[in-house]
Amino acid sequence: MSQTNTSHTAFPSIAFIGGGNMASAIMGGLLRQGVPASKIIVVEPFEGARQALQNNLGIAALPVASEALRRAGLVVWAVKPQSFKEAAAPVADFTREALHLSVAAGITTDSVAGWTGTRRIVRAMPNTPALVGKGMTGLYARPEVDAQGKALIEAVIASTGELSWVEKEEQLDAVTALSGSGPAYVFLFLEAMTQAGVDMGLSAEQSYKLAVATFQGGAELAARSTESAEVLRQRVTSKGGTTYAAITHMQQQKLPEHFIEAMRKAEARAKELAAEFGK
Ligand SMILES: NC(=O)C1=CN([C@@H]2O[C@H](COP(=O)(O)OP(=O)(O)OC[C@H]3O[C@@H](n4cnc5c(N)ncnc54)[C@H](OP(=O)(O)O)[C@@H]3O)[C@@H](O)[C@H]2O)C=CC1
Ligand SMILES: O=C(O)[C@@H]1CCC=N1
Repeated sequence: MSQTNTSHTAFPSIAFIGGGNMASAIMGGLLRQGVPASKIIVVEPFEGARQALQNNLGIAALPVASEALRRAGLVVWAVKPQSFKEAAAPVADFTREALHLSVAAGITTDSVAGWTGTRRIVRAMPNTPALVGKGMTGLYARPEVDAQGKALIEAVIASTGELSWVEKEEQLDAVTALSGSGPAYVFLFLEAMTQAGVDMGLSAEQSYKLAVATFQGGAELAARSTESAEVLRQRVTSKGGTTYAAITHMQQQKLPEHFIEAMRKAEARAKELAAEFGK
């Protein structure tokens, strides 16, 4: 991963198309980094979302595309894959000279190029921990994006956490299945672990606290350790002990295999989204 030299003073005006969850996470990161709210323009048709942007982030949003978009040097597409084509039609004429960054799952840069009339496109797959500066984003740049463009994208995304470039665009579907959707898997495990704690006599509050701290601690240990996850797991698993009982049951139930299968469903869905909504 290369480092960027782009400071926030060098940021162009940035237009967000769609002002929902993911756009807010990226805007929050930019503001934390010192980018002034006046450098950010948002197009967001839903009044509730526009109010939330104003109240929570101090960013004013337009209900529809307008000439104001012409001043954007970077356009961030943060609409659902299902709405992308429709959202692009009124925006494209104002933004042909800009660099484009799409976070939409599945939608290929060929589709985005067709809708926006430019090939200067980076496709990204962020995740919601971006809201607290702990995001992980996979990135793919078309060959038409130069080093300066990539540095700008890195500076924007670095404000939300870590990033990793992929060489082939289709690898972003794997990133989507892994780190894009991944926070939901973590939350599902948190729900199940909390429920189990409650069933065994702990309060819901205490059980949740233990579960969250266990994920944080486990992830931090893995991040700092030179050992593999398998070795770290074996260190917890005393022969004939409690962890052994739990892990053996999970393996007998083929939990790892089911988990891998589930992630392949997410990857397949990314490809379906491209086929259904990329035309
Ligand atoms: N949430 C996640 O964890 C992640 C999401 N993504 C991707 O980010 C994108 C956005 O997802 P997310 O932020 O969760 O979704 P949200 O629904 O929170 O945000 C999308 C926003 O776009 C608005 N919108 C709809 N149509 C238009 C339009 N024509 N012009 C401008 N804005 C429009 C929506 O308004 P309204 O509600 O009125 O329709 C909504 O506020 C998706 O493509 C998703 O694949 C990527 C990584 C992770
Ligand atoms: O579920 C989705 O389609 C989006 C993309 C990754 C996370 N949320």
